[in-house]
This record gives sequence, structure tokens and C-alpha cells, in this order.
Amino acid sequence: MDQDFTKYEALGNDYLVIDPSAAWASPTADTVRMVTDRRRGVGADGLLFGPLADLGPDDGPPLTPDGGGGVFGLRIFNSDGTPCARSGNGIRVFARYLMDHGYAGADDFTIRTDAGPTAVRVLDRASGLIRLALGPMSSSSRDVGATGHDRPMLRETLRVDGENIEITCLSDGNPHCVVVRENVTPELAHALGPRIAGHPAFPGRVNVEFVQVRDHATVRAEIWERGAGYTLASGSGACAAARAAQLLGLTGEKVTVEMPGGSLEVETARSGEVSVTGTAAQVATGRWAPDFRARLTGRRP
Ligand SMILES: N[C@H](CCC[C@H](N)C(=O)O)C(=O)O
Repeated sequence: MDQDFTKYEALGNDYLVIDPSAAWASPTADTVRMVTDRRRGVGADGLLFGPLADLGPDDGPPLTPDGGGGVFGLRIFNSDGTPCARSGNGIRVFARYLMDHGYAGADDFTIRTDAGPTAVRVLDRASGLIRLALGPMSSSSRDVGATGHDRPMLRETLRVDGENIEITCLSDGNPHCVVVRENVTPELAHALGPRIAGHPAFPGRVNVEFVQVRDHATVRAEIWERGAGYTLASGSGACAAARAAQLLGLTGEKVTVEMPGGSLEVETARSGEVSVTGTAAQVATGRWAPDFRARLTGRRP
């Protein structure tokens, strides 16, 4: 492989892809932080490690990194080094990587992450328009990782520094907390996002989506992610925003989610299955400088 890493972005949500065939070892929390650091590293919201032939003990059917069976294993990391079960933008990015690097020849394939399989359909190769089927989203507090007895988390009140905030929570493998407001801004996400993401009601932390309903088919979302902070867009966050708005009776089955980095189309089938459609694009490929590589590998250059 003539590159150590590739950088992609999906609506300004940027990811580094490291191929195990070119890696020094599996990423650790430390090395993820080093490479995603925006000043001392290459910089990204997260890191994608794959394609992998093995995801660990409860692995299910064998993965086929060569594309033979069309199932590709992927590990996702947030920029703070924590693992992340799923990423709507990251999986589209990885799908594009698989297409660009000759792993995926067909327009339909599957990417397996710690959250299970995600069905990928390439709608337009030239523009990188890709649809992901994420399955149903759960509103169960157990799936969201919230404290208290198991219950659907629709229209709950969360007390944050003396203020009562109405929240609706969902999980697609990642936990999400949706807050509907008449107007949402980056300032709101920066002010309230970290206080909800790290609230004691969510011991494993939570991704937070601030949602403004424009009309029955359009919402605007500002996002604060656990593990990455403020991002310009989030695929699973957009799904949570659209699905929560629909469950609250504010929108229909097809919703355009506008985020600072761009828009995604989210659709909920009658079965409750959620799919998301959007683009992803390659930015750069690169090589580690010898000294940086030495720090990553712990070996002298
Ligand atoms: N950027 C991702 C979401 C990452 C979620 C992650 N921050 C976590 O759950 O830990 C996306 O496009 O879906």
C-alpha cells in the first residue's frame, strides 16, 4: 500500500481511514488521539480502522475483507480515543474508501461494526451518494444507557444546572439525546451540549442533537458529540433528530436534516427501519513522517 492513511469528509465530519494492511498495529486510545489531533497530528473527528477480517469474539459470520462475500469489518474511534459502535458519516466514508481502493466492486455490500451490520447501497459512484440502512432505532433507556428503570425515553425532563430540559432519547447502537427548540445555534450546542453529554443520567455519555423543526419534512440540527465535541454534521445524529421529530408528531417519514456541514435525507419505513442518504468525499492520502511514525509505533525511526 503506497499510503499510511487516507482522509475523507462527509458533510464536514472528517475521518482518517487506516487500512490494517498498512498499519503499525491496531489503534489504541493514545495513537487515535495523536493522529486525530488538529494541531499536532493530521486532524479528524474520528478514525476508521478497516477492512478487518475479525471483529472479536462475538463476531458472527466470517468477514471478507477481499470483498468476496461483500461483508467488511470496521472499527470506529472518536477523536478522544474512545471506541464508537456506529457512525452514519463514518460508514459512508468507509464505503467510499472500499470503492476507491478496489475492495467493493458491487453497489450493494455490508459494513459490520460493533453495532452490527449496516447495509450499504451506492446510489451514484461519481458523486459518492450512498444510502445506509441502519435498522430500527430504540427509545429504551437501557439501550440509550440512561440511569433508572427501563422505559421509553420520549418527552422526559432532564434537570441541567437548575433548568428543566425536555429530551427524547434514541439509540442506533450509539446513544442520542434530542432537544427540540424553536431556534438552534452553534452557541446553544457549545453551551448545553457538553452539560447534557456528560450528565450523570448518562454514565456512558450521550451524543446531543439540538433540533429546530422548519416544516413537516425539514429540520435543522446542531450537534454535540460525546467523544468528539462540536461537529459540522453527524449521520447517526441526523437519524436521531429526524426519528425523534417524527415520534413527537412534528415531521413525517421523510425528513431533510440540515446541519452546518450540509444536509442528509433520513427516511423511516413503516417497519421502523431508518435509512440515511448522503455523500462522502476523499480529501487526501498521506505518509507519516519518520519521527511521527516512531512515536506511533514506539520504535526508533
Ligand atoms: N459522527 C458519527 C457519530 C459518532 C457518534 C459518536 N460520537 C459516539 O457515539 O460516541 C456519525 O456521523 O454518525
